[in-house]
Amino acid sequence: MLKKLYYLTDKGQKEVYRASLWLTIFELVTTLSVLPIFCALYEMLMVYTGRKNETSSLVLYLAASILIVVLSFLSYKKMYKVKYLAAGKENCHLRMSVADKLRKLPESYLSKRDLSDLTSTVMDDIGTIERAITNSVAETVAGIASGIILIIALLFINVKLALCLLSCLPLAVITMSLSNAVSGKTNAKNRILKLDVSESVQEFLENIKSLRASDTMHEYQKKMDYRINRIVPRLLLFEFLAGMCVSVSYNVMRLGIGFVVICGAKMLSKGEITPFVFLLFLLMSVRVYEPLSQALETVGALIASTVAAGRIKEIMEYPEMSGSKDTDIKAFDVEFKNVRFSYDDEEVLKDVSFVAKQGEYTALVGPSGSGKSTIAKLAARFWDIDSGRITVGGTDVSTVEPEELFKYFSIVFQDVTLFHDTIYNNILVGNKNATRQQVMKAAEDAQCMSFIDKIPGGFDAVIGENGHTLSGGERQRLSIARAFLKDAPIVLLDESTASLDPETETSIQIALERLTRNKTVIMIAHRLRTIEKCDKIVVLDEGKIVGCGGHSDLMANCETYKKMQQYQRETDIIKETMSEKKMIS
Ligand SMILES: Nc1ncnc2c1ncn2[C@@H]1O[C@H](COP(=O)(O)OP(=O)(O)OP(=O)(O)O)[C@@H](O)[C@H]1O
Repeated sequence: MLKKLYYLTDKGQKEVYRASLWLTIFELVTTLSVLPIFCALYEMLMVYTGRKNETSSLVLYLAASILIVVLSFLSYKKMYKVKYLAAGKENCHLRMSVADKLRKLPESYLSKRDLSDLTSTVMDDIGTIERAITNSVAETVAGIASGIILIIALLFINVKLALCLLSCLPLAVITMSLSNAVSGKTNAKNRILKLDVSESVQEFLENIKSLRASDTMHEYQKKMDYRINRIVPRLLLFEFLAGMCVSVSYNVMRLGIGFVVICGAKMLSKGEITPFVFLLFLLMSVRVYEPLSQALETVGALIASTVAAGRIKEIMEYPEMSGSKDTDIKAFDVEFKNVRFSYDDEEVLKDVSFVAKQGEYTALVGPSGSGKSTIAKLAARFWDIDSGRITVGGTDVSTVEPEELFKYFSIVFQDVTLFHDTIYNNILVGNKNATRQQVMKAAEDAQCMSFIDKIPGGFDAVIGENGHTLSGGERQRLSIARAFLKDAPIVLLDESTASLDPETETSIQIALERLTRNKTVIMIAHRLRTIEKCDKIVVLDEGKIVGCGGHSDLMANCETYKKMQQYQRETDIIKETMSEKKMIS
C-alpha cells in the first residue's frame, strides 16, 4: 500500500515497515520501563505497611530495569537507522523517477503546467513525502500497534477499568478526524495561494528589467505585497485551528484518566479490585495515551502527505509518448499529410500537407501566429497531432519513441535554452560523446570563438543561469554550435539568425550552408530576404497553407506571399531611410 501511495521501491517499503516494527518495540519497552520501578515501590510499600516481611525481588526488578533500558536503546537506534536511511534513499529514488518521467512527458502536458507548480511538486511535494516516511509512517503504525497491544493487556487485567479508560477515545478520534479533514482541504487551498505568491515572486524577478524600464516597479510591488499579505491571515488561522483541534482531542482522550480514578476508587472501596491493580491502571492510563496521541498527531501529517502524493501520482501516471526505440530511418524526407493540430481546443493547423525533401531547403513563412513554429515542433514530435500523418523517410513519427526520433534532428529555436554551466558543457549538450577537438571545431564553425576568446576562462567559463552573462547573439551562436556538433540529418532552424548583427549573420549563413549540405532543412524566417533562394517556400496563413513553391512561382501566384514581400520592401526602405538620417546627423 505504501509502495503505491508514495512510489516506494520494494526495498524502501520493507525498510519503512521494519522501522515501524522497531518503533513499536521501542514504544512497548518504554511503557514497560515503569513496571519494575512500580513493582519495587509497591513491594516496599507492602513491607512498610507490614503486609509483607521483606523485599525479596528488588535485585530482579533492578535487572529488569537495566534490561529494558538496553532494549529501548537498541530498538530506538535500529529504528532510527532504518528509517532515515530508507527515507534518504527513497527521496533520492523518487526525485530521479519524477525527473525521468518529466523527460518523457509530452509538451502538451508540460506547457499546461506552470513552472513554479512543477518545481514545487519536485521539491516540496517530494520533501513532504520524505518527511512522511521519516516522521509519520512509523510513528502512526507504532502508535496504533503499541496502543492496541497495551489496551488488550489492560482488558485482560480488568475489563471494566479498561473500558473506563477507553470511553473518551472514540470522541477524540472523531475530533481529530474532523480536524484532519478540514486541515487537508485548507492545506490544499493554502498551497494554491502559496504557489500564487511564488509565481508572482518569480515573475517579478524575471521581469525586473522591463518593470524598471516601464517605471511600473512600484505598482507591481504593491500587487505582490497584496498577494503575500493575503495569505498570512489564512496561514495563521490554519495553524490556530489545527493546534486547537489537536489539543481538544488530547484533552478529550485524557478525560478517560479521570474516569479510571473515579471508577477505580469505587471498585477499590467495594473490594472489586486490589490496590495493585488500581495503582497499575493509574500508571498505565498515562502511558497508554502517549502512543495513541502520537498516532493521532502524525496521522494528520500522513493525510497531508497524501495530497502531495496525489500530485506526484498525476505526473507519474500521465501517459508518456510511446514508440519504438528500434527504428532504422535511412531516408530523411519530412512529410506532412493532412495534418490537423490544436493546442487545447483551438485548432492552429488545418489540413497541412507538404514535403520537405532531403538535400533541400524548405522555408516556412507567414504572418505571426500562422503556425510556423508549431509545424517545426510537430516534425520532431514535441506534440502528437489530432489527425493526419507526419513521416520521416516514410516512418510515421508517432510510432517512434521521442528520444529516438530526436537523434535525427538538430534544432535551433528562437528561444535558446542554456545551462548554468561552462561554455564547453553547453555545446557538448549537442553530442555528449564528442571530443574536445570536435566541440572546439563546432564553436569555430558557429562563429563563437570571437566572443569565447574574450571571456576569462574561455571554454571553461561558467555562463550563469540560461547564459545570462552572454548577449542574445552569443547565446544563439552557442545553440548553433550545438547543432553543428550534433550534425543530425534533419535541421530545424527557427529564426536561427534573428539576434545576430549583419556581419556575424553573413558568416553564420556561410557556416550554416556547410552544416546543412545534403540534409533536410526546414527553416523559419521573418526576413524574407533570407529564404528567397530556398528550394521550396511554404506560405501559411491562419494555420492553412496558402501557397507552396519557389520564390518566383509564389510572386506570380500567391497573394499572401506578394503582400509579405511588399511589407518587407517597405520595412527595408524605412530602415534604410532611418540609418541614412542617423549617419547625416
Ligand atoms: N504552447 C502553446 N499553447 C497554446 N497555444 C499556443 C502555444 N504555442 C503557440 N500557440 C498558438 O498557436 C498559434 C501558432 O503559433 P506559432 O508559434 O506556431 O506561430 P508562428 O507562425 O511561429 O508565430 P511567430 O512568427 O510569431 O513565431 C498561435 O495562435 C499561438 O498563440
